[in-house]
Amino acid sequence: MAQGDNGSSKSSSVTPYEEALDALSSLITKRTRVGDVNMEERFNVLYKYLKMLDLEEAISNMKIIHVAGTKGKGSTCTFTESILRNCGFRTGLFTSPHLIDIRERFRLDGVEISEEKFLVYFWWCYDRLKENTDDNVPMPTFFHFLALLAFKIFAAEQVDVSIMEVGLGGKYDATNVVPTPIVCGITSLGYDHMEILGNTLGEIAGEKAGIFKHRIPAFTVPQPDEAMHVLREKASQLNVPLQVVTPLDAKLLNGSRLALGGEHQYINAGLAIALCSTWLKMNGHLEDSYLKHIQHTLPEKFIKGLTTASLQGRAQIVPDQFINDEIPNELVFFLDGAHSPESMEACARWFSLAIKDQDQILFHQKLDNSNFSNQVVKMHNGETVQKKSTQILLFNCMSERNPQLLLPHLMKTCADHGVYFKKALFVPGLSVYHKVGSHALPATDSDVDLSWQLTLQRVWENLMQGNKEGKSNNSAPEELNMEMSASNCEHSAVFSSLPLVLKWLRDTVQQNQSTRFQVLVTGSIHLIGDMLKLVKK
Ligand SMILES: Nc1ncnc2c1ncn2[C@@H]1O[C@H](COP(=O)(O)OP(=O)(O)OP(=O)(O)O)[C@@H](O)[C@H]1O
Repeated sequence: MAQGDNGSSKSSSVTPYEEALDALSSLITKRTRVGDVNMEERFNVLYKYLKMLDLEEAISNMKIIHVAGTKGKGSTCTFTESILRNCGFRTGLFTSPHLIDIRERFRLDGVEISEEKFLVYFWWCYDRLKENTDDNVPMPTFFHFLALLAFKIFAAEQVDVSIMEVGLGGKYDATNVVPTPIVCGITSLGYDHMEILGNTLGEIAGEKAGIFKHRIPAFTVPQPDEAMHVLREKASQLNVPLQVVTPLDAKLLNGSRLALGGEHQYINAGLAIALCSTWLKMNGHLEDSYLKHIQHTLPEKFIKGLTTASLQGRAQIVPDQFINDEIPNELVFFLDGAHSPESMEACARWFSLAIKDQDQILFHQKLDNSNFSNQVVKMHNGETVQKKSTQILLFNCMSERNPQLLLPHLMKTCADHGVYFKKALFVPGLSVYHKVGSHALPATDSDVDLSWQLTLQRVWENLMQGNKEGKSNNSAPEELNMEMSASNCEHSAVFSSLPLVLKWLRDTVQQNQSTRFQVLVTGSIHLIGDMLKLVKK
C-alpha cells in the first residue's frame, strides 16, 4: 500500500493511478545547483539502477535517436517520431515536461501510454528499485526515475526506434546513459538554466555536446559562433561526424504546412529530417543516393509526418469552448510555452503572424457562410459595427527566470510586427510545479503569495513607460473593468488565480461584443498546462 506524504495510508478512494502518482511525487527533490552535489557521481549511480532493472543489455540494443539543445528539442523529437511512424516503424518517444498528465512524456506509436500499461511498468520499476536501494544508493530522483521508466517501456514494448529528449543539459542528463545511439541531434542553443549549465554559450554548448558518442553521427542547426566552435571541438575529440543542417525549405512540403506553427519550426523540421534519414540509412532502409535527393524532394511519408505531428502547448491555438457555443471565436487563446529570451522572440513572431492569419481565416469563413458573421456584429440597438481585434498578454514565469530579459524581447518583437497588448495580465500558476497528480493542486486559493507577479507587473509597467510611442493600435474596448484583479495598473493587472482571469476574460468578452480577444499565454509551460486544463474542460 502506498503511503501518503504524511506517512498515513491512502484511503480506498484513491485510484491506482493516483497511488502511482503519489509514489512518484515522493521522488521529487529540490533541483540541484552546481556545487551542491557531484553531478558526475550522481550520474554514475544511474548505471546501478540500470543493473537493478536488468536494462543494461536492452539499452545497448535499442535504436536510439538522442536530442539535446536549448530550444526546439520537444518539437524536433515530435517531428522525428511522426516521420518514422509514417514510414511504418513502431516508435517510442520520451519528452519533458508534461502539460497535464505525466503519461504525455511516454508516447508509443504517437499516442501517450495507456494508464494500464503505465501502471504495469511503473510498479515493475518502482518495486524493484525499492527492494534494491538503501541508504548508500537511495531511490532515484524524479527525472532519473522517469528516464529509467522510459527505457523500460520502450524495451518491453519492442519499439523499432526510441526517440529520447534530454531533460536538462546533456552530459549528466539521465537519458545520457545510452551507450551507442544511432544518431544525435543538437537543437538551437541559447541562454537557459544557466545556474546549472554555465553562464556562457560556450559552456552551455559543452554540456549539450556531452551527448556525443565516439564516431556516432551528429547533426545540429546553425548556431552562434561561440556555441558552434565548442560543438565542433567536442565532436572532433570523439571523431563524431558533425553536420550543420539548414532549415527546411517550405517549398518541399508541396503546399502543405508544418503541423507546428512558427517560423522557428522550419529549423526544427530540417534537423528532424536529417535525424530520420540518417536513422533510416544506418538501419539499412535508405540508400546513400536517396539521401542526396532529400535536399531537393521530400518523400511523401516525410511530408505526412511533418504536416500531421502534434505537440500541445507549442504555438497552439485554442478558441474558448465556453464562449464558443454562443458567440464563435470571440475569445481565442494562443498558447506557447516559451520561457527563454530566444524562444520569447520566436513566440512573439509566431503570435504576431498567427493573429493576422486568424483574421484571414475568419474573413474567408464569413464569405463561405453568410450566416457566420464574424467581421460584423449587430449591437443591442440594432446597429451593425465592424468587429475589432484586441490583444491581451497572460504571463507568468518561474522566479529563477529574469523578466528583465524575457518581457522586453516579447514586447519588442511584437511591436516590430505592429502588435501592442491592450493589457498584460500576471497570474501565479495553478499547480505546484514540483508535484504530480492530485498533489499538484493547491488546497486553497487564499493566501497566495503574489509578490513575484507584482514584480513582473512592475517590469511591464516600466517597459510601457519607456515605450510611450508604442501606443496600442487597438481602438476597442475603451474601458476594461478590472474589478477582480488584485492590482490594476494602467497597462496591466495581477490576478490571484487563473480561474479568476478566465472569468474576467469571459465577462469582458460578453461586455464588448464588437471585439475579438486574442490572448497570448506564455512564459511558463506550467501556465500553459494549467490553462489547457481549464479551457479544454
Ligand atoms: N528552433 C527554435 N528557436 C527558437 N525558439 C524555439 C525553437 N523551437 C522552439 N522554440 C520555442 O521554444 C518553445 C518550446 O519548444 P520545444 O518544446 O520544442 O523546445 P524544448 O527545447 O523542448 O523546450 P523546453 O525548454 O520547454 O523543454 C516553443 O514554444 C517556442 O516558443
